[in-house]
Amino acid sequence: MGVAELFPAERQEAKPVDRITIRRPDDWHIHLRDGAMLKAVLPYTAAQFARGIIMPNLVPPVTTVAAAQAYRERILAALPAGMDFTPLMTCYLRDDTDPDEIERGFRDKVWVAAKLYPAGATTNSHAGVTDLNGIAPVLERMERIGMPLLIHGEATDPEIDIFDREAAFMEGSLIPLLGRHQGLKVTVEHATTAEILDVVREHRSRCAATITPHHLVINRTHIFQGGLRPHLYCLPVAKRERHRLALRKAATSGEACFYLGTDTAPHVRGAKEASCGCAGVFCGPSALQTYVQVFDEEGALDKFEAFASLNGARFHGLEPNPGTVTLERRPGRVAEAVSVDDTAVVVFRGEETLPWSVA
Ligand SMILES: NC(=O)N[C@@H](CC(=O)O)C(=O)O
Ligand SMILES: [Zn+2]
Ligand SMILES: [Zn+2]
Repeated sequence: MGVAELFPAERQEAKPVDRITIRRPDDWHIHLRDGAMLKAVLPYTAAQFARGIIMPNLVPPVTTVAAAQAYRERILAALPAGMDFTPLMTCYLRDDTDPDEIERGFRDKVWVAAKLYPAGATTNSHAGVTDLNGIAPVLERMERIGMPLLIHGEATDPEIDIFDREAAFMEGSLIPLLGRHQGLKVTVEHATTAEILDVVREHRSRCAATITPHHLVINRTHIFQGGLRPHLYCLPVAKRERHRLALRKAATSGEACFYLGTDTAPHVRGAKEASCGCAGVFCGPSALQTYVQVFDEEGALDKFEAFASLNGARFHGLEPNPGTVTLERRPGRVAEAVSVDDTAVVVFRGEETLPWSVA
């Protein structure tokens, strides 16, 4: 007699869960831009998330306490009446960042973290850091005051194959940095490789990774499916299928070191559909629908709240949000594109009918 006959109840098909209610989630990686773009995209993020880390890669970047305060005010002014969203600001690190300015903004609760863009690694990163050793005094200060470092983890040497840049950064910069600054809290943003997930796990007492919705559903082949798909191009670029599977496993594992960060990164249509198109996927409007679909497909809906609403808050020393959001298995569409001035930003999965909707 097999196990199945001994335990007949286990053979019954579990009734699929069609609704899930979780604490209101947060998005720990957002590009809101500024001006008309900010006004156009903010409502989509505020509709899904209670709080969010606002990335500082404006032109010029947000490098001072005063600039972060002013940007936060512009975000709050752009928030439609009746919506509630708390922007958590960040400081863009440069070679000449002053440790005292970093500490002042953190103590005054203007910013909650600093963002490391290796110079040239991604959109608006040219003013970023050219030499990690050069900012050791800043990192030592952050370590001392408990301020997290958020990292775009890609090597910048143009000779390095674009699909290897996260791995090269991991070996050449991230692992040494974690060794040099053993108390520094570090988030690896938009993780895209299996190997970096293991490095995060090894340092999980003070290291975490955000995982985007798009990296959970596309691999590098999708970018070329039937022709070049510029709206699927972002940095770090999507990798091979085995990496996508590792990301799905990590996100849905319930491990506290993995949490939600969409990297929603709007660029107007003309900047994406171009001979030299910008990197960034505008996934804000379909983010929760995509994440919950992945958790459902992986049989891990019970782990969704930890990923979306608890792990990130814990890493940043914040309470989870009051209030809840409900998602349901109901086919639905999100906007295909969002208008900005006389053009638009194309929405990730905006042309699809999604199996899950926000109730
Ligand atoms: N992810 C992207 O491809 N682009 C982001 C920058 C970033 O997060 O690296 C952007 O600001 O457009
Ligand atoms: Zn990035
Ligand atoms: Zn980003």
